[in-house]
Amino acid sequence: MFIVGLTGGIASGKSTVSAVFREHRIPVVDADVIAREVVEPGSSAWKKIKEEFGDDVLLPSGHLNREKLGEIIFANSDKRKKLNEWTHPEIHRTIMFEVLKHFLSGNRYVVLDLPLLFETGVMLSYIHKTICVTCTPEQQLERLMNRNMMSKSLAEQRIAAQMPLEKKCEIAHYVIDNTGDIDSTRKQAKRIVGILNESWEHWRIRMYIAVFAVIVFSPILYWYFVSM
Ligand SMILES: CC(C)(COP(=O)(O)OP(=O)(O)OC[C@H]1O[C@@H](n2cnc3c(N)ncnc32)[C@H](O)[C@@H]1O)[C@@H](O)C(=O)NCCC(=O)NCCS
Ligand SMILES: Nc1ncnc2c1ncn2[C@@H]1O[C@H](COP(=O)(O)OP(=O)(O)OP(=O)(O)O)[C@@H](O)[C@H]1O
Repeated sequence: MFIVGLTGGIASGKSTVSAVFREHRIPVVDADVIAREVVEPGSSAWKKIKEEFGDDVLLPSGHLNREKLGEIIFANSDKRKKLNEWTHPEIHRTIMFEVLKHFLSGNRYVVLDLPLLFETGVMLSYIHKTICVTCTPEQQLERLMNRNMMSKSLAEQRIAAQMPLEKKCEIAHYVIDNTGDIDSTRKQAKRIVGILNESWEHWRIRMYIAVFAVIVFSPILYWYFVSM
């Protein structure tokens, strides 16, 4: 599989970019969606959360009160670490399973929308290219506050819980500048889709050559060593 990691900071514009990949029929696996699935009532992560934080972080339906849990874990790095330990292994397993499903249904190219790609580093060894979506710290704060209807202090806490956006963009192969309007971001995303399509074609040809070489040379090597 040719795997692309899409990352950035909270509310930096990843969903705006992933929409462009989807429009090009490139499947996107969204870690935030999976993160919601692994804390469904009854799951092992849900049981640990209930045990540690009590019924205060549950809604009457038994589902997580995400706002409440968010307030707790973004204000306390030890508690956040615990939550990460309970949820991340299952999130990463599910992502790998989703990638496998795409592979089995004939897709050889997939995008992983992973906010914490560089923080955890877990998926990096499977990823061929990385993209970071960036904006200014002021825009990030304002967009997060507006989108989540969140106070300034809570939004600042969430941003501080992640690796600085600037640092992520230094590490990534490609950077999408989301400081302008959405149209400008979409144009950059389309250009990167084109570049990645070329990368993917080259990678695919190299894979075919490697498979061909193994098929052709294995019997020759086998014959050579057996007849020695
Ligand atoms: C604390 C929770 C319940 C808050 O839920 P809420 O609906 O308010 O936020 P949501 O899940 O939509 O996340 C929004 C963004 O917050 C950031 N974020 C979420 N969890 C974390 C974390 N543990 N550390 C740093 N940033 C995080 C990401 O940028 C994410 O895109 C939830 O974020 C959670 O369960 N987090 C732990 C799992 C996780 O790390 N998810 C991130 C993707 S792998
Ligand atoms: N260029 C832009 N100009 C104005 N608003 C924008 C721009 N890009 C994104 N936004 C808005 O900022 C908010 C965050 O964008 P988006 O949801 O794409 O970020 P994200 O990185 O996917 O966030 P998260 O990972 O936290 O879910 C949204 O409300 C979106 O409409």
